[in-house]
Order: sequence, then C-alpha cells, then structure tokens
Amino acid sequence: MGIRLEHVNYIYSPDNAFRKQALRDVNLEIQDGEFIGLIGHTGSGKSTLIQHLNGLLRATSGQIYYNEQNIYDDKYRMIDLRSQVGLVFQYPEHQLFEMTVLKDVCYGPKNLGLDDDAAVERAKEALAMVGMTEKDYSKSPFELSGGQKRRVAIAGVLAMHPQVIVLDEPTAGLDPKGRNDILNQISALHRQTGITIILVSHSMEDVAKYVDRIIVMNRGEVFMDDTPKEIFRQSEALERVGLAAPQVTYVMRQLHKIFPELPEDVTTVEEAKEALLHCLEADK
Ligand SMILES: Nc1ncnc2c1ncn2[C@@H]1O[C@H](COP(=O)(O)OP(=O)(O)OP(=O)(O)O)[C@@H](O)[C@H]1O
Repeated sequence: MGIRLEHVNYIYSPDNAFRKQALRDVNLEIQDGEFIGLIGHTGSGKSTLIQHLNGLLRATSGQIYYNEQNIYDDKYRMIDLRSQVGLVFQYPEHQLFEMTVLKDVCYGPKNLGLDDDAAVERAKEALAMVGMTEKDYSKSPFELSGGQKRRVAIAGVLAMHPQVIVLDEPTAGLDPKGRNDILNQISALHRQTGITIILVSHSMEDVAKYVDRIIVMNRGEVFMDDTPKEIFRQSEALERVGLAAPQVTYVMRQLHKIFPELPEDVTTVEEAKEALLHCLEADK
C-alpha cells in the first residue's frame, strides 16, 4: 500500500491578487518502502506537495489516499495520518527547544500519549538510528554541531514510528562532510527500517547516489518520474527547466565517445570509478 494522489491542484490565496497555483494536476503513486528524491528548482512546488502528504495543506481539488483510504473523508482521522507520515522541515534544528537531547526526542512520543518509560525507550531507539550515542542524551541541543542537531531533529520524527518520512532539504547549510554523513545516515535508516523515505533536494548529486526513483517538479507539475538513470538520460529536458544531471554523468558521456567500452549512462561517482577501474584492468 502507500500514498496515491489523484488530480491534485493547490492554489494559495485563491480569492485575492496574490492567487498562486502551486500544484497542477499532480498524479502520483508512492509504494511502501520506496526511497524517492523529489527535485525541482526553487518555487516548483516541492514544499507545497509534501505538506499535502500529511494533511498540513488540503488540496484545492483532487484526492489523496493513504493506504487506500481517502484522507479527505469526513470520518478520516487526520491525527493518524500525521503520526504515520513524518515531515522534517528545512532547518529542523530551529525547532529543538528542550533542555536535553533525550527530552527533545521524547516530546513527540509523549504527545502521542505514551507514558514516560515508553517515550524514553522510543527516543533512545530513534537516537541510535541516527547515530547518536548514550553520551549525547544529557547534552543540550545547543552544544551540538549543525549536523548533530539535525540528526536529533530527525530522531524526534522517527520516535513517532512513522511509516513514511519526508525530509525537506536535509543537507541545507551543512559542509560537505556534514552532508555526506546525514545522507549516509538516512540511507542506512532506509536499509534498516524499510520505511518509505522522500528526500526533497535541489541537488541531483545528493539524490543520485541514494534514491531508486526521482520525481522532478516544474511549475507545480510532475515533469518527470523515473529511475535516476532514465531521468539523467534526458539531460536536455532537465536543462530546459533549469536543472542538470550530475557532473559525472556529463563527463562519462564525453569519455564514452572516446572510449566506447566505457558505459554511457553513469549516475554516481562510485559507478564511474568502478567502470574506469574495470576498463583499466581489462587493458592490462
Ligand atoms: N504561503 C504562500 N502564499 C502564496 N504563494 C506561495 C506560498 N508559499 C509558496 N507559494 C508559492 O507557491 C509556489 C511553490 O512554492 P513551494 O514553496 O512549494 O516551492 P519549492 O519547490 O518548495 O521551493 P523551494 O525549493 O524554494 O523551497 C511558488 O511560486 C511560491 O512562491
């Protein structure tokens, strides 16, 4: 099962001069356990779309089904959806406010009605999933690095045991090491738990290495929806909407013209390295 969007439109300020149609006839099916990259240039509708997935925004028209239930049915309990589809906003560390890391992560489960012991258990489990250790529990969130704060914020959502986690630009503002750490951690989380992960990003490089499927948004529409390889094959179409395939894809395409034995469609640096080494070995 999973999430299905049918003909979803969303208009901000429909009745005044600031009217803005941010989503146009969006049709999507997201299966349980997928790892998806949601890409688009600024203003393409990514944030608007993800806020529909846990009911924070209500479609102006169209329907959304979560596990085959229409979330706009009068009897549907939006609170259940919110606990199953966790949103991690951009710069989530700004929302850390408790005195200690452990207390902060307990906040969500307690809000769900869990008693103190159960909340602590969930918080510890979630902190371990994002690579935080016992010695971090009693620290103030304010003494952590930017990347660590972000992990704590992600743990806060994980502690609610969501089936789906949506991360809006989880690497924004981090240095290259911080970016790699957090993306590797998210990828490990996907492997360990099998939950659905939707990673919102501006960066093809960031998502190419990790996700199985990329959804490209443009002007509120789903412009492409395919595997990274298929998406990057259409680099001219991407460039028309202000995006580009990863640099390594272009480099390997040029190299393929000179050395046809090298693959033409490469999406990650790791794949390129492997292909080049293989080629060198064969040449020996
Ligand atoms: N509260 C709002 N009121 C009016 N228009 C809005 C509002 N929020 C967003 N928009 C407009 O809706 C469109 C889609 O915005 P959205 O934030 O979903 O894009 P985005 O792809 O997430 O952008 P970014 O990558 O910059 O976060 C943009 O044109 C934006 O200006």
